Parts: sequence; structure tokens; C-alpha cells
Amino acid sequence: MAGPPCAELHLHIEGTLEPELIFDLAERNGISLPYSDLDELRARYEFTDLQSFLDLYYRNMDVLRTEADFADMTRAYLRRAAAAGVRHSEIMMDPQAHLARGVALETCVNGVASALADSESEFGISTGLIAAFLRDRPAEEALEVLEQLLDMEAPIIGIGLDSAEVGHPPSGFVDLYERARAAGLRRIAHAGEEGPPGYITEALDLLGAERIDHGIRCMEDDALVQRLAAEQVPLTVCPLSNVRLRAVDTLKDHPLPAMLARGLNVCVNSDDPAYFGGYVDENFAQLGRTFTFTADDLARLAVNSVRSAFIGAERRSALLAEVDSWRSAQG
Ligand code: HPA
Ligand SMILES: [Zn+2]
Repeated sequence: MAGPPCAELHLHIEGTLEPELIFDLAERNGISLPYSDLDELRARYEFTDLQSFLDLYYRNMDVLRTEADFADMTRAYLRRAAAAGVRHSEIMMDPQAHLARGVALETCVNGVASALADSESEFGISTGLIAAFLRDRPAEEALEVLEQLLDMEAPIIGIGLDSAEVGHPPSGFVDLYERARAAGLRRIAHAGEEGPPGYITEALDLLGAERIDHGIRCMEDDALVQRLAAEQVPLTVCPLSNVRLRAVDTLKDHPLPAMLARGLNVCVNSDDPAYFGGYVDENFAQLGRTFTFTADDLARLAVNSVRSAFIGAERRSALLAEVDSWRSAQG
């Protein structure tokens, strides 16, 4: 069974940089890589935790230098996502990671945005761009970068919070999220991936987060699960990511079925598909095999993604109709 049409709500564009493209961009930009070939690079994709992944993720993005590099990476993701069944994608980018290595804000924002501008006509995918801020860097820096994004009228719909979670609680970013709220931006935050359930509560109550990225550790706190279910807070779960970053031992141990059983508003996403073994279709396929999910289960996950997307009523109805017709076609 091919996966359902869906919205992808948890995707880091820099995490879509495939090994082949890393080599192509390195050659184009005259950068010498610390790997002699693709196999040597691929051999590094064994992670022990979030930080071990982030080390490689930040190192590899050094091949992104020009607007064309950012646009090519984004187009490659959109092409692959369209084949995976993605019909709407809300895409995070990490501006601070590029600024820190001397790449101008305009270069990364305009490069990604130029590919997104053609996405509906070229790939049938509607999109939104989200500036994610690095929680392991100073909050003052994040606020400065947000001001610059606002000054340049960057085409962003919202802000997110990512990078190393443990020891960097949401409470440090209250001013950033207040500024985003005042500017009319949507607010999401990674919480409860490696960090404790209390970070999820902080993201909701202190940052006004409208969606939680990951959120799987909510399952350790029954009162929190009840709250998340009652409020139908969207949790953008990334099963293959959680396996590869060792948040769970194997896919069989993933809490997604239990989360569904508790009535949580969960959806399926690829996070950093070039690093974690697959795009959203592969996440659905492995879930289907591991948990013998029915077409109804998969359709419910897809409906949740559409319900949780930052889109207008008309687009939402169109996408829900697509999920419905996929469900009917499954018999
Ligand atoms: O999975 C992730 N978690 C936190 N930060 C990230 N930045 C890119 N991917 C991730
Ligand atoms: Zn993520």
C-alpha cells in the first residue's frame, strides 16, 4: 500500500541534503570534503543520539554557499516529497547555522524561498517556510536574527526551536516567542524528543507553541497526555528519526500506536530524511509493516497532518478530500 497523501509538518530543509548532492555542491563550490567518496560519507550515518547527528548535519551544510545551492536542495526535496505523497509542506530552515559560517541571511532565505515560490505549479505542493532557532545558542542572538528576518520581510509563516534539546529548555526563549507572536507569526517548538515532558509544558505555557515537534516523551506523564489529548495539540512525530537517534530502541518500541490509542493528535513526518533512512512514504511503509496499521489508521494520521497545518479552509478541504479518496481506493 502506497502511503496516503498528507501534509508534512516537521521537516528541516538542511536535513534533506542527500550525500550525492553534498558531493555535487562541494565540487561546484571548490570545497574539499573530509570524505573520499559517497560510501565513506554514508558510513558516518550511524548515530548514538541527537548530538552525534547534529555534528554531521552542521558539518555537511558547509557545502551550501549560494542561493542556487539552497534552491537546488529545496527543489530536490520537493520533487522527492511529491513522490512520497506530500501535498503540503511546512519547511524549517536554520538561519543561524548559516550566519555562523558566514553565509548571509538573504542567501539562504532567498534561495529556499525561490524554490518554494514555484512549488505548487512545479510539484503540486503548497508550502510554508518556518525559521527555526538554535536553542543551544544564545537567545539574544535568536532575537536579533528574528528582527533581521522581519526587517527584510522574509516570507516566513512562523518560528521554531531546534538543535540540542537537553539543558536548553523553552523557558530561555520567552522573549523570542513573544516577539514572533506580536509580529503575527505562528509558533512551534521541538520538545520532548530527548528532553523531559516538562519541556513540552513549557513550550505550550511559556512560548505559546501551537504545535509540538516530536513530543514523544509526553507518554511519561499521564496528566500531560490527558491535557494534550483534550486540547488536541498537534504532535509532529518522526518515527524513523526517533529510531536512528536512539530515542527508541527499534520501531516496534515506538510509542506512536499508544499515542493514537490515547487520542493524541499525532501525524507522521520525516524530520531529516537524508539522514534517517527515508521520506514520509518510507515512514508510513515501515509503520504499516511494523504495527499492521490499517488504511483507516494511515488515513487518520494523514487527516491529523492536514488538520494541524497552517493553511486556509479551502486548501484544507481539498487535502481532506484527497485523503478521503485515497482511503476509498484502498477498499
Ligand atoms: O531532529 C532534530 N532535533 C533537533 N534539532 C534538529 N535539527 C535538525 N534536526 C533536528
Ligand atoms: Zn526536527
